[in-house]
Amino acid sequence: MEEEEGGEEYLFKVVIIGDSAVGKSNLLSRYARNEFNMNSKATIGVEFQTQSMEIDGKEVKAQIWDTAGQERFRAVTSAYYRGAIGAFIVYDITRRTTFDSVARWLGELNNGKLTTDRVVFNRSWDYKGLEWTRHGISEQAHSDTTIARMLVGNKLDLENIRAVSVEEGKSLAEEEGMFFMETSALDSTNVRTAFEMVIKDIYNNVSRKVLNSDSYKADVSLNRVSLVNNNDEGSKTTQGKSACCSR
Ligand SMILES: Nc1nc2c(ncn2[C@@H]2O[C@H](COP(=O)(O)OP(=O)(O)OP(=O)(O)O)[C@@H](O)[C@H]2O)c(=O)[nH]1
Repeated sequence: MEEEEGGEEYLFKVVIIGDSAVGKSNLLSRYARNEFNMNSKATIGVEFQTQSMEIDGKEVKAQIWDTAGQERFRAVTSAYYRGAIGAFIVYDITRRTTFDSVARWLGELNNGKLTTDRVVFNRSWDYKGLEWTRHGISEQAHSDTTIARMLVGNKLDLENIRAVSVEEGKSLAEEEGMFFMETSALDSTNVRTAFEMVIKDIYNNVSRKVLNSDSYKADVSLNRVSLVNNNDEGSKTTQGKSACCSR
């Protein structure tokens, strides 16, 4: 693939999932706008923010999708996993039920349910107006097993009423081959670190592979490299690492 002068750009779609009220929207608003809302309303459907960072002199954009945790909105939001190359699975360290749900959220990422949703999505929706379709991502199917994943225990500022230990979070992440981090959207602890770790990991994997593989689609006409995960090989690199925990 040829790189046009000064124009290489990467666009990754990343999703944030987890039970309702674990702090997904606030993690994103803290990262993207340094904002926190104590009275934030439940997300309906999906929202996304695009964040840019420079890695190796390249502009790397992460389009981060915040999906609703509430069951009643899930039929809509599951379609939005399509094209994702990274995922944050968030629980609330003060509510054990949200930790127990992690397995279910992982199941959604792993069991191919999304493939079915994508077909429905393609038939019933027209997203031509959205930016990511212009980058060609909508045309790409992907294998969900290749997604770079981080398990996030949020609300670390409420440690005094913690219901899930650090060790439990770490060990689940290790079992599943995910990164692990505890965060606080309220006081900002580890929020930037968590997002940047996943984005850098995706970039490292993709930039190593993109020159040698058909797995990633280059849209050279737009002077961009738009990347989606499209085979199973990535799982070896993104899911095989040991869990990472920092406080
Ligand atoms: N103490 C504390 N509260 C938080 C933190 N993050 C979010 N909250 C609060 O938790 C509640 C839910 O936060 P949201 O960000 O809306 O949660 P969500 O996961 O996006 O919820 P859904 O949209 O329903 O899926 C709000 O009252 C937030 O202010 C945190 O790190 N610490």
